[in-house]
Amino acid sequence: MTNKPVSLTSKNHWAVAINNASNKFQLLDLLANGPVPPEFEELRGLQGALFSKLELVRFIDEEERHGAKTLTKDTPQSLKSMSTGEQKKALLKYILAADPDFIVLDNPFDNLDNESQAQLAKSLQEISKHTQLVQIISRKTDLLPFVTRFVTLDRAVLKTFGSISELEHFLATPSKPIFQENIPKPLNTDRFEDEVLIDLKNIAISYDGKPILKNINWKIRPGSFWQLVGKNGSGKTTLLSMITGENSKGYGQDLYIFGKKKGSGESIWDIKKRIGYFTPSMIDKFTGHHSAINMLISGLTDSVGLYLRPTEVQLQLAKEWLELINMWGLKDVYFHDLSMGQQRLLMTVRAMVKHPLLLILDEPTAGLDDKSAALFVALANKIAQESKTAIIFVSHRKEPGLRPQYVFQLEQTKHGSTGKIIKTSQNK
Ligand SMILES: Nc1ncnc2c1ncn2[C@@H]1O[C@H](COP(=O)(O)OP(=O)(O)OP(=O)(O)O)[C@@H](O)[C@H]1O
Repeated sequence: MTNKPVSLTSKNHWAVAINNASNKFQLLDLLANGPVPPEFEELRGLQGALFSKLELVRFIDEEERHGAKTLTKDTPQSLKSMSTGEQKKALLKYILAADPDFIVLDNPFDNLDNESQAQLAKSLQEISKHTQLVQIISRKTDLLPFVTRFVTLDRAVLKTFGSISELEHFLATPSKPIFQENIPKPLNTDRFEDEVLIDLKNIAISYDGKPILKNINWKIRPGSFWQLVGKNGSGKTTLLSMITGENSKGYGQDLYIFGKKKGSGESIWDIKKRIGYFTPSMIDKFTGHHSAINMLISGLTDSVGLYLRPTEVQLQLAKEWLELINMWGLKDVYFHDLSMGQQRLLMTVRAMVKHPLLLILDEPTAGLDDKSAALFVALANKIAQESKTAIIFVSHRKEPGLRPQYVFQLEQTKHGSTGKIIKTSQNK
């Protein structure tokens, strides 16, 4: 608990609107290590803390490499295995115990379901009475109601405004994102004749006696388009790890991946070859200097970056994909120098370039501004429409414009989450 008295005069709190071209990391560094930009004059010399996904990645890394259980000292469970909601709670508790003067909240509501978002908003309201807050936001619906200062970060330039309307304008969604061409065809076709790609029959999972999933029945047919939803901790990641064959708890269960029963001698490599997977945290793990085009082509060989000279056919295919996402002009730019939105579009296309039997997009829009999220959703819809690839799009948010045929909804019970299949209007 904080020792600070609740201030009688109300404190200033900032919202900083960012888009995918904003130099967010530089701003975070200035707020943490100085010199603090003039827009945040009041914070000079004060002690700040950072509430962000990046901090969580850092703590997970420290725990994995050095066994440092900083956020998890009260539980035997590892930070990595916790759900996002649990991780964020643990981080907030740790920050509050240190009693900082201000907290920088980097898109705090990302990856949280509605209930967890409401809980966090309530906690932040309380915290705002004694601690100044700087909220970095990409989506206007996230704005905390008690913010008093409105700032935009356009590349590296900060501007302060007297009202929220300029921020709304900065984050505004475009009319309709349009991709001109059809998605490029695959170089090879993976022939799969069965009617069902993935079949989960009465799957149940528990960890250390705690039931997570129960009676899960899910048939994924070739070419179907699914959205997977469920509250934080309902077991979405666990369920995906069954589908990708990575969870050893799949052995002995009635689980069929691309027609083969789990445990019947199938190789994890054969499964992975047929799945395209993208989740934003993958990007943080990529090191090295790879050009945009090489990153894309490496999706054909399942490597990171490219170590062999690409063939003419591969280059032509990469050109078509880059043109589709309006990035042909950026083909030689280093992956790490692309904006966040561009990196994600490229990684999605990289996961799709082989036209895998199954494409998994795990919370792909987290942290994107409204405009880029809309572009992303349009790309997912287009892939669903123009290819034979089945898609699972995992998202907490109702993604405006996303057009899945079915929603697989995990519903928590004390015996583990059960699954409900909802047909959408796209199915009629
Ligand atoms: N290896 C593990 N050991 C113990 N508990 C685990 C392990 N892996 C997952 N859990 C627990 O299983 C529950 C479901 O976690 P999971 O990550 O699958 O949920 P989720 O729906 O993906 O959550 P979120 O959306 O917040 O990421 C959580 O309570 C988590 O702590």
